[in-house]
Amino acid sequence: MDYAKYIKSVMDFPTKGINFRDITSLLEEGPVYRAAINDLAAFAESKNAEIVVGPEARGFVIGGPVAYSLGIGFVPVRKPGKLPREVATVSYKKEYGIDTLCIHKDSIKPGQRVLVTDDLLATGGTIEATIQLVEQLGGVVVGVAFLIELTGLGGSKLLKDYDVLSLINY
Ligand SMILES: O=P(O)(O)OC[C@H]1O[C@H](OP(=O)(O)OP(=O)(O)O)[C@H](O)[C@@H]1O
Ligand SMILES: Nc1ncnc2[nH]cnc12
Repeated sequence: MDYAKYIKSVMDFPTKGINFRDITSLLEEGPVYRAAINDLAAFAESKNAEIVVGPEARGFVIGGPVAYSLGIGFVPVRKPGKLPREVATVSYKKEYGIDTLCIHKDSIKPGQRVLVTDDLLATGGTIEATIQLVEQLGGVVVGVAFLIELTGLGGSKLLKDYDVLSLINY
């Protein structure tokens, strides 16, 4: 399926110079959303993933349905102050300043096979931090899956040691 034709591109959002790739127009098309989830789920299944991990917020829109379709669990990675139990944290560099992400410490079992997923790979900071959290807990990242990969921003270099699937490349 030609998923790219369902993505709307919005220049200068959220700041000047950014070409924002808006996934909401794809999500609005039920059969297209379902086909994309099915493709990502088939990849996860081919890696024998036992659990799915996705970062707030758009990673939930992808990771939740992938986990549901395979009948496996979903683990949210969230900003500080959102998860109620004991968390592991990692700080990572964004374009401006530092951000932090958290995961429940008991959410992944050592050796568990994990699919990490998000809507979009840009510089890779978010997904790298998410992978670090999974690995801190002893999880084994068996695949990393995106709807969209923005090539040329360096994200894929950070993922060279992992099996990566991206349904759309810009
Ligand atoms: O590869 P990177 O440079 O880290 O960028 C990619 C991240 O940026 C977006 O999330 P954003 O931080 O805008 O948050 P949101 O999902 O809550 O909209 C997107 O959903 C990815 O998670
Ligand atoms: N260009 C972009 N479009 C949509 N989401 C993004 N997150 C980081 N860069 C993005």
